[in-house]
Amino acid sequence: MVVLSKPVIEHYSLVKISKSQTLSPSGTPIIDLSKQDCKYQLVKACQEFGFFKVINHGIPNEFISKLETEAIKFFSLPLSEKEKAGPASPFGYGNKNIGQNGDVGWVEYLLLTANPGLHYDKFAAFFGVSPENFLYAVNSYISAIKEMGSEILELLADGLNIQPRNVFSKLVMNEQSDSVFRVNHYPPCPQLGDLTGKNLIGFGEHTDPQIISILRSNNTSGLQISLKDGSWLSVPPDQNSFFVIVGDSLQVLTNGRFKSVRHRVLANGFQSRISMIYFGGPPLSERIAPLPSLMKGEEDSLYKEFTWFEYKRSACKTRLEDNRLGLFEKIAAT
Ligand SMILES: C=C1C[C@]23C[C@@]1(O)CC[C@H]2[C@@]12CC[C@H](O)[C@@](C)(C(=O)O1)[C@H]2[C@@H]3C(=O)O
Ligand SMILES: O=C(O)CCC(=O)C(=O)O
Ligand SMILES: [Fe+2]
Repeated sequence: MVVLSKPVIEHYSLVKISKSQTLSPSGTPIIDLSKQDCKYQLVKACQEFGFFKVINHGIPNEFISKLETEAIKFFSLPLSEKEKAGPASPFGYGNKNIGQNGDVGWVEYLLLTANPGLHYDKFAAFFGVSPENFLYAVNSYISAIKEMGSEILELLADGLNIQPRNVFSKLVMNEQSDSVFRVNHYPPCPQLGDLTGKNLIGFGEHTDPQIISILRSNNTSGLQISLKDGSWLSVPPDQNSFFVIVGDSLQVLTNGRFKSVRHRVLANGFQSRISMIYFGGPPLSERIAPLPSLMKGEEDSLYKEFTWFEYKRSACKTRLEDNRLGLFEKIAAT
């Protein structure tokens, strides 16, 4: 771990933590995927929070721990070695800088295409001589998570009572799907101990642009979601479960019934946080518009027409906290 001298953290956003509360176990949307009727709870969670936790998911622990071990090995390398896999433009190793528009956070990460087979040469070049272990762990993990994501999307279609049940899942299962995978490492920031009541932004507030994001972290806290009243809710970490985040594209596909949730990560004073997130996106050419089967009576689309390529191109020009979807709303957001 690199120990930083005092002035360094002044470059990062500090936030007051007083306005946040902890997601109580009873209030948490926890979905048991092994239960027959979970489809209705899934729909409710996507409508009310745009966020839920999944238990009894059936993902073998070996996929998870293997990847976590490989990730820890990678982030433990000297900075000069890790930087050989950078910069993240967009794929590769990134440190503190997020995206291309000046966002910074107390985080280092690997951002990868979720279709490594398609870009093996470029991907392999990040890791010098032996990317195999890491690649194998990433590929096995992504395949398993993609299946789970697809199952969740099919249950959502069932819960909404729309056909065919793969209407959402086919978008992320398509060979051309533009899905992304990210491993984040938030090193502990010991200086936080000196700043009573303040916290450092690890990953600034934002919504995820894709359809669905599936997040798994170690047992270090930090993730917060924004509630309708603008307050922040701390999500207790749970290394045995997955957290699912509704993305902007799913909000549009459901004509605003499901909400893409704003979320952020606060850095921790003492413990490292490692998170792995699969962002399931559609093919670039896919038209993103409310599903006709969901539109009732005279219901109009809340959004202008766009393809995923157009949305992504526009999103890449935005800052993390921007309301990216606002640019595509028919009635401008206030
Ligand atoms: C500031 C940015 C980083 C981001 C691209 C963007 O211009 C706006 C969206 C950001 C985000 C958030 C969710 C994912 O972590 C991500 C990979 C994505 O698809 O959209 C990041 C982008 C990134 O880190 O490049
Ligand atoms: O690292 C996390 O826990 C969440 C990060 C995140 O929201 C993202 O990478 O889009
Ligand atoms: Fe996110």
